[in-house]
Amino acid sequence: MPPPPWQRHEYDRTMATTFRLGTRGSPLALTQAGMVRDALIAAHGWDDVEIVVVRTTGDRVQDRALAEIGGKALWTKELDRALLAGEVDACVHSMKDVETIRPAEIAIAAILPRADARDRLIGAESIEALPHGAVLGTSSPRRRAQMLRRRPDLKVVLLRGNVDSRLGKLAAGEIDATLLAAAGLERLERHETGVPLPVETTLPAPAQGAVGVETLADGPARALVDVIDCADTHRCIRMERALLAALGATCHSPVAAIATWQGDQIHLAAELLDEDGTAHVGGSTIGPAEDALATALAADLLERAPAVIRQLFGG
Ligand SMILES: NCc1[nH]cc(CCC(=O)O)c1CC(=O)O
Repeated sequence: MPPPPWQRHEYDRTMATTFRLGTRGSPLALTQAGMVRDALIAAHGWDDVEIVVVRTTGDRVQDRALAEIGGKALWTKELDRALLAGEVDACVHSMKDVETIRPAEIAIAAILPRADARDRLIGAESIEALPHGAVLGTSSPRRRAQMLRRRPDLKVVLLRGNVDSRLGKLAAGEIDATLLAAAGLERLERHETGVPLPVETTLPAPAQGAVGVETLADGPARALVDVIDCADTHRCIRMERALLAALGATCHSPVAAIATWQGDQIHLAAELLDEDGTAHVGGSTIGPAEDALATALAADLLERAPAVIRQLFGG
């Protein structure tokens, strides 16, 4: 029998204890947890990593808009609890689902290299090709606003559930089109599903395409996980999250942003919209990869934003 966590003073992988990785149970979450497991095994030469499925409130409640029941904490709270209780050593997240403000005891220990950050449109060859009044299913305020901005005739309806069930509703004719992250589709081996929308016209969600691993800020797991960190991706995600923090954005705020490296500098582009995409403010900046770059862009955007947008942000 391995010693219980509170008796373990340090990790020794020659012991019988296996590193435990907490994750949600959706097919995408399990695939992402598998990526992290494989990276840890390769980096440390471990025999195995245990994957522990934790059911979150967000997984249980499928029928109401996220806005009605609370923010991104729905997806993280149960995983946080398991981490803080010592039931798991680390938790795997889609970084775009992780709230901007995290408990002080928890740290983002690693972020895997970013995949394709774009959205893919499923159901038509292009946004322009959607029939007049087509029904678009999405539960993302950003996607809703971006699409309505370009196609005010679309009827946007709430669409939740995992990737497969969303695609199932499309196949069943409940909706005409939807948008999904290219990263998720590719991880689920759906390479042929949908057409990618260029970042230049459809800016993705902050942190889209990035898988992160959280550990206790002070525990021994942090250094073990840090070994698989992609520093370049981590910096980009940090910039995008710094922007969200400076905007006072929540998961209900229609906001898009992406940071990319240009040489040794960061290019950060962002846009804010109102709920129906009638108001819009966008901008970009380039400079050193420091939070101040994001903070300055946030201030600039909020200053130029019309009141209808500014009221959606708390910053
Ligand atoms: N909010 C759900 C969610 N969180 C992360 C992804 C995709 C994977 C990623 O962005 O890394 C998705 C599904 C989607 O938006 O299509």
